Amino acid sequence: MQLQYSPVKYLSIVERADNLQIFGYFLLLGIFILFLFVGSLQAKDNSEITPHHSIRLDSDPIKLIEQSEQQLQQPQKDIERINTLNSLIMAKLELSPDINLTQPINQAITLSSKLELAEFQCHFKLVKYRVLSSNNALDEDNNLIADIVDCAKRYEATYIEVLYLLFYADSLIAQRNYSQAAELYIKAFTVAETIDLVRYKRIILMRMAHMNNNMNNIEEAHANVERAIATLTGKNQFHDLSLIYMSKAYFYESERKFDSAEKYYKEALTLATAYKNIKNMHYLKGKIAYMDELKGNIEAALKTYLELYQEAFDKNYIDRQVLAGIAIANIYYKQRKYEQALTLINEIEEKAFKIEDQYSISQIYKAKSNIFEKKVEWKKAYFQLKEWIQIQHEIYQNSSEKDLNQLLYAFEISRQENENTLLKQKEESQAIEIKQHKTQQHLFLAMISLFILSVIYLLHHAVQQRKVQKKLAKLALTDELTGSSNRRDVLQKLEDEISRAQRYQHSLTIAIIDLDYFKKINDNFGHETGDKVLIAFAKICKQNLRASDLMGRVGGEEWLLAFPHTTIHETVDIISRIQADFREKTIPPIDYPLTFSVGVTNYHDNAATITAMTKNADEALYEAKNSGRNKIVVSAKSHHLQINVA
Ligand SMILES: Nc1nc2c(ncn2[C@@H]2O[C@H](COP(=O)(O)OP(=O)(O)OP(=O)(O)O)[C@@H](O)[C@H]2O)c(=O)[nH]1
Repeated sequence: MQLQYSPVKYLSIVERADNLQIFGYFLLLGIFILFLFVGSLQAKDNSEITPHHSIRLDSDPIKLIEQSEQQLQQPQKDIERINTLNSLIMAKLELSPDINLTQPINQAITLSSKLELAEFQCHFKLVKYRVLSSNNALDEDNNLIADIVDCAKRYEATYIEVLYLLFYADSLIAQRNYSQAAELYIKAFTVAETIDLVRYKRIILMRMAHMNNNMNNIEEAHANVERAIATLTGKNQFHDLSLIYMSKAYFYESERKFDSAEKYYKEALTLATAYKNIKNMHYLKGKIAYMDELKGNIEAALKTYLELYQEAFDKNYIDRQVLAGIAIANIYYKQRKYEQALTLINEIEEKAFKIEDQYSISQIYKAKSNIFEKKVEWKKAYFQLKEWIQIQHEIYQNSSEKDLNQLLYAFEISRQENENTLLKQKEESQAIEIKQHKTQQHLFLAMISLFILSVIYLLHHAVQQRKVQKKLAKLALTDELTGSSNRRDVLQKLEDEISRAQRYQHSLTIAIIDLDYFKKINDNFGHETGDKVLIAFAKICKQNLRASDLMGRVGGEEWLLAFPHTTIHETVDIISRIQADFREKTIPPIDYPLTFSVGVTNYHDNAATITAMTKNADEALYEAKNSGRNKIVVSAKSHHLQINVA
C-alpha cells in the first residue's frame, strides 16, 4: 500500500494507522495485565495477541518487503522514499512486532521533517513509540513522548491528544490506579467524540472493557465490548472485529467459561483467515487448542499443537515453534510420555535461549523439572527447579522494572503537563507584561504629545495674546476713524517732546487746527461725508508732515500738530501747504473749498509746559476763528504773526 501525497487521503491513512496502532497498544496492555493477573495460568502465546497492524496490508508482507527494499536501493524522490519506508516498516511490523526498526523509522522521521510533513513526523514517531515499547526499549528515546505530544499540539492533531490521554491512562493502569484511569478514558472518549474518531472510541471502549475485566467487573466488560462492536460500520472492519472477539474470548477465558471463550476465538479465527493474518491465525489456533486442552479434549488439542509446531517450523517462526513445543511437551507429560516430552523440550530449549524468551525458558525449566521428577532423577529435577526459581525471580524483577518504568513514564507526563502549564502561565504573564508595557508606552507618548501640544498651544496663545494686547494698546492710542494718534497719545508724545526741547534746548512748535463750519457739512451732506472730510484731512496732514512731527485728533474736528526742531515760520509754511491741499480736495457732494483755522505757538521759557503751550495755541485759534476763519494765527505769546491765506 502506498501513501499518496494528498492531504485528505494522507490524513485518513495516518489516522487509520494511528488508530490501529493504538489498538496495538491496547493489546499490549492487555498482555501486560494478563501476565500480571493471570500469570502462570495462561499459556505464553498470549503475548502474541498484539497484531501490530498499523496499515492493513493487501499484498503479501514478504513480497512487499522485498519490493520496498529493492526500491530503497534505487534513487528516489524524498516523498516517494517516505512512502517506501512506510510500506517497509509496516510490512515488517506485520511479520514481526518485535523487530528492530529504529533505523528506517529514524530515516523516515528525518525525511518527513526535511519536507516539513508534520503529520508524517507524528505518524512515524508514533510507530517508533510502538516499536520501542514492544521491545521494552522506550528508554532509548527519552524525549519521544514529549515529541509526540509536542507534534500533536503544534499541528493541533486532536487524535494525538486522545492518544496522549490514553498513554496517561495506561500508565495509571500499570499503577493499578483504575479510578483515575477510568476518568481519563472517559475524557479521551469525550475528545474522540468531539471530532467523531470512531475507531478511537472503539479503542477506548475496549481498554475500558479490559480494565473492567481486570477488576472482575465482567458484566461491564462485556457491555463495553458490545458498545465497541456497535461502533463498527461493517465494511472492511473484519480486522477490528476479530480483535474484539479475541478480547471477548479472553474475558470468558478469565471467567473460566471455556466454551464461550472457544466460540469467540473461533469467530476471531474465521475473520483472521478472511483477511489472511497469518500470525493471528496461528495464535488463535493455539488458543482454540488450549481451550480444548482445558476442557479435556487432549487429543484434539495435541493435533492442533503439532500442526502449529510444524507450520512454525516451516515458516521459521522460532518463537511460535517454541511455544507450540512447550504446549506439546505439556500434553506428553500429561499422557506420561516423559521421554517424548523430554526430547521435544531439549529440541526447543536451544531455540528459546536463542530468542532470549524468559517466559518460555521458565516454562522449559519447569517442564524439565517435572519430567525429571517423574523419572526419579532428583538431582536433575532439583537443578531445573532451582533454575526455574531463579528465572521466575528475574521475570518478577523485570515486571517490577516495567512497573517502575510505567511510573516514571507517568511522572514524566505529569511533569511535562506541569511544565507546559507553567510555560503557558509564563507566556500569559509575559504577554500581560508586554501589553502593560505597551500601554505605558502609549500613555507616555500620549502625555508627551499632550505636553508638546500644550506648549505649542500656550506659545501660540501667548503670541496671539501679545498681538491682541499690542492691537489693544495701539487702539487705545489711535483714533479709530482716521488711524492717527488720539488725544491721549499725541499729548503724551508732546509731553516727551517738550522734555526733550527743554533738555536739549531746541525749538518746538505746535499748532491746533479746527475745521471750519464742520457742523454745517454734517448737517448739509450727512455724517458720513463729515467722516470722509476728517479722513481726508488726516491723510493730507500726514503727507505734509515729517517723520519726527506729531499729529493727533484731540476733539471732534480739532487736531494738534507738533513740530520739533522747527521754527514758527517753518511751521506756518507747512500748515499753509496743508491748507492749500485741503482746499483743493474735493469730497462730493461738497461743492466748495474746505478750510480750517489754526493757532500756532512755540516752546519757550514762559511756555514750557503742555498746558501753557496748548493754552497759547488755543487762544491763537480762537482769534483765527473770530477773525473770519481760514486763518493761521501765531500766538502773541510766541512769535505773533497773522497770515491771511484767503
Ligand atoms: N461727521 C463727524 N462729525 C463730527 C465728529 N466729531 C464731531 N463732529 C461734529 O463736528 C461738529 C463741530 O461743530 P462746531 O463745534 O459747532 O464747530 P463748527 O461747525 O466747525 O464751527 P466753527 O468751529 O465755529 O467753524 C459737531 O456738529 C459735531 O457733531 C465726527 O467724528 N464725525
